[in-house]
Amino acid sequence: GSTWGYGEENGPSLWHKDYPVAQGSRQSPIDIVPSEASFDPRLAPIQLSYDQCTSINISNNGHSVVVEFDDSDDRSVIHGGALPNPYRLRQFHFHWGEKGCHGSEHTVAGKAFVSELHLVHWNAEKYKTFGQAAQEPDGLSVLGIFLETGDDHRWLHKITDALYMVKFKGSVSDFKGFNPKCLLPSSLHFWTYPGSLTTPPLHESVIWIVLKEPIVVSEKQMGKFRMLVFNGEEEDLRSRMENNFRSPQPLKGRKVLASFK
Ligand SMILES: CN[C@@H]1CN(c2cccc(OC)c2)S(=O)(=O)c2sc(S(N)(=O)=O)cc21
Ligand SMILES: [Zn+2]
Repeated sequence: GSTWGYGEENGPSLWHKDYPVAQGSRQSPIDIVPSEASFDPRLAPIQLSYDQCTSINISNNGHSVVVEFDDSDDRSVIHGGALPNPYRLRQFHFHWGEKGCHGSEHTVAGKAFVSELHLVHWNAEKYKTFGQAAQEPDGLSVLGIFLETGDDHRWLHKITDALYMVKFKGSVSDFKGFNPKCLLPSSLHFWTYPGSLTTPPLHESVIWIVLKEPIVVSEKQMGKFRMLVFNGEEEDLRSRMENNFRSPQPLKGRKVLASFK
């Protein structure tokens, strides 16, 4: 089909036809091999100043469920790591598998997690708009957090309880007052490397920061993500939203840095 997706006809192995950068030199995700990452003592600790953050809405864009933020000023930013300056929070979304299977994008020494949360930030100090930043080599920074299954996550219900309102592609619902700080693990130890968007347009514009420690969510909570569908309400073909992940891409000589020994 004309638009990209995760199905047989329009999935990741075909994206290169419309987006040749899919075969570029800094594509994401990657398999992170801890023993080959270099500890860099110069990496500043990650700091998330999300306390004034303003979530606006939650929506289904036909690829994932997305929570968008007001990024008209520097109220919610990430800095530290290898970032040259603070980057503004724009949105967060998830990638996940089917029941009992894995669905993360990054893997750690070949191990995949049940899901992966991406907090997307952009370099508003250097670029005027998000769209412009998304095409520049230092334009975006995405914080990746792995999800593994176990007990209920005490705050994730704020998101999973809203998912029924955005079941279909194109649906949007108010979602104010959500601070994603509640989705962070206790340790902010991270790996960082230069990469890309993991979905078309696959721009090679992302400084990736992937946290080592996963957060724990329950299989029941993950099940609520799987009641979303890729299709719009008016479409006949119903397809459950799951396996919306790209697999690891070639490292092509890139170095992964670690903030911890
Ligand atoms: C559908 N793609 C997501 C939406 N975005 C998007 C939308 C329009 C244009 C554009 O580039 C010009 C980017 S985005 O930049 O917020 C991101 S980041 C990202 S991930 N998995 O690498 O973290 C997926 C998407
Ligand atoms: Zn993503």
